[in-house]
Amino acid sequence: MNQTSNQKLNDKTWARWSALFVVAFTMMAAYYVNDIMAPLKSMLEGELHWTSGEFGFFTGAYSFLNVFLLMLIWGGLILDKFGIRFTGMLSAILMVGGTICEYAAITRFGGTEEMLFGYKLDVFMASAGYSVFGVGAEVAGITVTKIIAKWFHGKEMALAMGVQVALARVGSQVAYAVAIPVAKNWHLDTPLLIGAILLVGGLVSFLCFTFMDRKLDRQVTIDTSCGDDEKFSFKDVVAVVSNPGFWLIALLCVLFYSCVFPFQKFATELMVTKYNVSEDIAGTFAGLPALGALFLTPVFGGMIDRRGKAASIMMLGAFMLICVHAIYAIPFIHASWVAIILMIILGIAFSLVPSAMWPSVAKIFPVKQLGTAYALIFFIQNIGLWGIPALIGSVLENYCITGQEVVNGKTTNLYDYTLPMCIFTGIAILSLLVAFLLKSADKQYGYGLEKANLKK
Ligand SMILES: N[C@@H](Cc1c[nH]cn1)C(=O)NCC(=O)O
Repeated sequence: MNQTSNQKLNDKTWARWSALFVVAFTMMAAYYVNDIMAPLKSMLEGELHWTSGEFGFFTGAYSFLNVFLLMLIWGGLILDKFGIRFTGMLSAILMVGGTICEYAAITRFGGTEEMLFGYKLDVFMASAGYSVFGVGAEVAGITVTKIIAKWFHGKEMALAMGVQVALARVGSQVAYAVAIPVAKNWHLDTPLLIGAILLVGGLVSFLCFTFMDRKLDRQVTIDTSCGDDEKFSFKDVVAVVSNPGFWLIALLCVLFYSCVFPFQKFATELMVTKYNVSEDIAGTFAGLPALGALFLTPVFGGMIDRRGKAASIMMLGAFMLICVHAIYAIPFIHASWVAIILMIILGIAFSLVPSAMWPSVAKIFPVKQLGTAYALIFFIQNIGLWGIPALIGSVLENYCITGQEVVNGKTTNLYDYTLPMCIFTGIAILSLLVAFLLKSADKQYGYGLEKANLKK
């Protein structure tokens, strides 16, 4: 009897996993909205007359406020000061608000010739909305990590984090798979409208979580990672940035993710124009890495836990990326099966590197600096997520147009993707170099990256 009354809400398996699924739903909706416009690039070009440069500007806008107004850093501070419930609700509201602004831009002003600050009004407004969404999505990402740390403290924490990431990948894969068929059957804006509705659902589900979390807090003050040790402090910032491991992990993170997320945003068009994949399934191919990562990340995570070799695995993942992008760059290979196999290999690399990288951060930094380290790494990662899509879009627009085609009365450009794929290959080569330096630093500073996490 006594034992039952002492039991906290998160001691009950059903309760903590329910809490996880509730917040994971919010993140799944966020990943869906993050990726939903990417497969529609050609339709945006045909119907709203967006150029590749404008599409790249819009795609990079996700990270604009995070980078230039340091929103990820402020988000970390707000999280520490006001807690997970307030910050989670705030980020969900930002995601909904940003998405509504993006939706209004393409429905109300889509295709307009009106200009604002030197950009077409619809492009500017959609980018502004996506930028606000990006702040919400990134801050929600850190908040959910902290929620899992609190609710799964001393329990199945790694598994819970893996399940949350896997569910987020479902959101991405669904977005890539459904965007074009839905847009063709209904309207160009319908996939985004579905995203806005999903996000409202995500907001409601996060609200439900706040009730559960309040109940947990009333039961006991749990000594979790939300304690003083985890609070953002400028002393910790100095300690983190003085660690050579930080710069190598942050560089590897920005280079690696710059070859994956921004590449995926352009991959649907690459599949159609270079490999003659039907438009209806091209998005599904582009989303394959997310689908692969859904299953493989927990598998590789378990392997690394048992056998270690995280630094070598990051090198292997970076090497696989080079091969994938280099083969995509070869101008005379047009077989669709090659494109699919490369996407599957990319999916394996996309599972290998994150499952080795994120636990490595926890080995390089003491627990009290982890929150700061993750926030700063995400901040640097966002510089790539902002700059690379803008660069690729501008390169496509200025150097890669090979002709035009008219489909259903809409004119779209044809592109040669050789140069963009060479750029991605170059970034992947740099990521291998950094992974090699990280392995050397591991030997020099004894981070223990090659050691197993589980003690035998
Ligand atoms: N900071 C996020 C960036 C992101 C991009 N798309 C969705 N989120 C991140 O790195 N997440 C880790 C991941 O592997 O999804």
